Amino acid sequence: MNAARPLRDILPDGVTLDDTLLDLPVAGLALDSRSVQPGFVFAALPGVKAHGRQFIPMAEDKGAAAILGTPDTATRKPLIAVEDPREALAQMASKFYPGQPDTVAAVTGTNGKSSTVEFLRQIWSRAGFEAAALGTLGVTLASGRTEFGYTTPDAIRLHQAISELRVKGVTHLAMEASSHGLKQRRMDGVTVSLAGFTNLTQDHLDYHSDFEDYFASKMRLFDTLLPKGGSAVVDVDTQWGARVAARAEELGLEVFTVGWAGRDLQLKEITPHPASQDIELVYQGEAHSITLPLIGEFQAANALMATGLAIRSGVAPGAALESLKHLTGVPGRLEQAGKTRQGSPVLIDYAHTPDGLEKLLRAARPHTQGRIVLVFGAGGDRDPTKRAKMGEVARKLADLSIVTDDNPRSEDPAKIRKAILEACPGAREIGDRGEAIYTAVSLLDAGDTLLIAGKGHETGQTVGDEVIAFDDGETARQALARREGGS
Ligand SMILES: CC(=O)N[C@H]1[C@@H](OP(=O)(O)OP(=O)(O)OC[C@H]2O[C@@H](n3ccc(=O)[nH]c3=O)[C@H](O)[C@@H]2O)O[C@H](CO)[C@@H](O)[C@@H]1O[C@H](C)C(=O)N[C@@H](C)C(=O)N[C@H](CCC(=O)O)C(=O)O
Ligand SMILES: Nc1ncnc2c1ncn2[C@@H]1O[C@H](COP(=O)(O)OP(=O)(O)OP(=O)(O)O)[C@@H](O)[C@H]1O
Ligand SMILES: N[C@H](CCC[C@H](N)C(=O)O)C(=O)O
Ligand SMILES: [Mg+2]
Repeated sequence: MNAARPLRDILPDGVTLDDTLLDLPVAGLALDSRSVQPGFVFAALPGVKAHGRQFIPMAEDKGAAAILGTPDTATRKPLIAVEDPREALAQMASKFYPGQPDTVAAVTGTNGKSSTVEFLRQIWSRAGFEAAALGTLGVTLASGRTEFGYTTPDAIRLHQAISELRVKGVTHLAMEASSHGLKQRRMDGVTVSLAGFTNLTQDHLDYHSDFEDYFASKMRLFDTLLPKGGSAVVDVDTQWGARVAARAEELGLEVFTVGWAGRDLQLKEITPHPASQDIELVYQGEAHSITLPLIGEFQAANALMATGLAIRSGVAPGAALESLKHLTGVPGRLEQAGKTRQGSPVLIDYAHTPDGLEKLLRAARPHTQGRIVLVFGAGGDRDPTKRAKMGEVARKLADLSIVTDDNPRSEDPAKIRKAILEACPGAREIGDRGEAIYTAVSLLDAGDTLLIAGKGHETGQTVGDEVIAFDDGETARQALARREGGS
């Protein structure tokens, strides 16, 4: 645990307190009453299911030194009264856990964030910087990876992690900014110097009231967190990207656009090969040809976004482009688990949205002489309106689909599968994910490709409150071994 700090050192900007309270020692911060320890400040935050206010008595009983909340908060302890407790908590966390890498690039968008931050980490490492990536995959350093289960963790865990990276000597951090994280102010207090926008398509409409709210949450990265003069790297191949770029110009940001419509880094041609793709691109009027050792147009888009961020952070353009030839794939993103004896690949991917699934199926098509076999499902307690849309994509673009379970959480998995199957009536239904994978592997003929989508790097299946150990890659390898061993 960190050493206690006087309250005066970590007060949010503009907050005044009675002089007698300024030296109150603060041993830690908590936004969940269950994590409060003696001497902690407990932040009472409004949530989706509850209001943290309800848990103030528990926090007090556990020895909270003070409560952070709105001015009307009732408490027996000293109150740090603020209008926006989430923003104040992020500021306090950044002061309690001081120190950040000098360069922080934050990437937002519906799909492609994890891939982009990992590619950027690799480009920076190659350029000689101590670099880290932080997001859905946890914290990735050259030495390895530790997970924390969120794309953008809460302000306390995030600032603690960032501060630890600084202590470890990390100078360059590429982090994911999820829409939940941005809306809930989890990363306010992070000194962002570069921001990236990949795309915006359907997801999370369970949490955001509508698309505009989803978009506005993403835009906080550009209009609130990135200071004027900071660099905004935007993929402008979608109408939302064009909107982000226009708004970023108005905000006085340094705008760098990438993609087929990119002004600064423009894709000209992509030629797919079995395990790579040749990319023709133009950077500031100069043509470059690069062989990217990864398949799928979406991976080229993410690699370009990472290149744009690297260039804007000061990496020499030639070096940034050169390092694309050496990129290694991201765990669980178009990752090959193995092949059948006849050469049919089994690929693990994290597509969990209609657009992700469409991009995945289109990426696999040029590499497939036979059929594309797809195993997928949709998460419980997540945007229910994406289920039928994912089914529709599978119906249109896969040759054989097996609908299975993907973290049903508190929902009835059969209902989730039904919603998908209504849009792809020809699909098979096998709820047990392991059985679905074994069946799919057994069905492969020469020339086919098997795509197992939705869980990527995940190592558990969440059913109710229980997380059952499960790994798509491992299961696929076992299924391949059984098939080839004839057992
Ligand atoms: C919808 C959502 O974002 N929920 C997150 C949010 O919960 P919430 O603020 O709505 O909390 P709540 O349950 O209503 O409770 C209100 C307050 O009371 C507190 N509480 C609650 C119970 C208690 O006993 N004591 C107590 O103090 C809670 O800590 C909270 O501060 O804040 C909690 C504390 O940090 C998170 O654990 C919780 O994540 C839930 C479990 C979750 O599933 N989140 C996912 C959707 C998420 O955040 N995903 C994004 C995006 C993923 C992506 O697209 O990449 C991510 O960044 O990971
Ligand atoms: N640029 C892109 N455009 C569309 N789909 C993409 C793109 N990049 C990745 N995908 C699809 O989305 C999946 C998830 O990719 P990635 O993990 O990089 O995204 P993410 O934004 O981090 O997702 P999450 O919101 O879960 O953190 C990939 O496995 C792929 O199927
Ligand atoms: N960050 C995304 C990941 C979804 C992955 C999929 N396996 C699921 O559980 O829906 C989310 O939490 O919505
Ligand atoms: Mg991610």
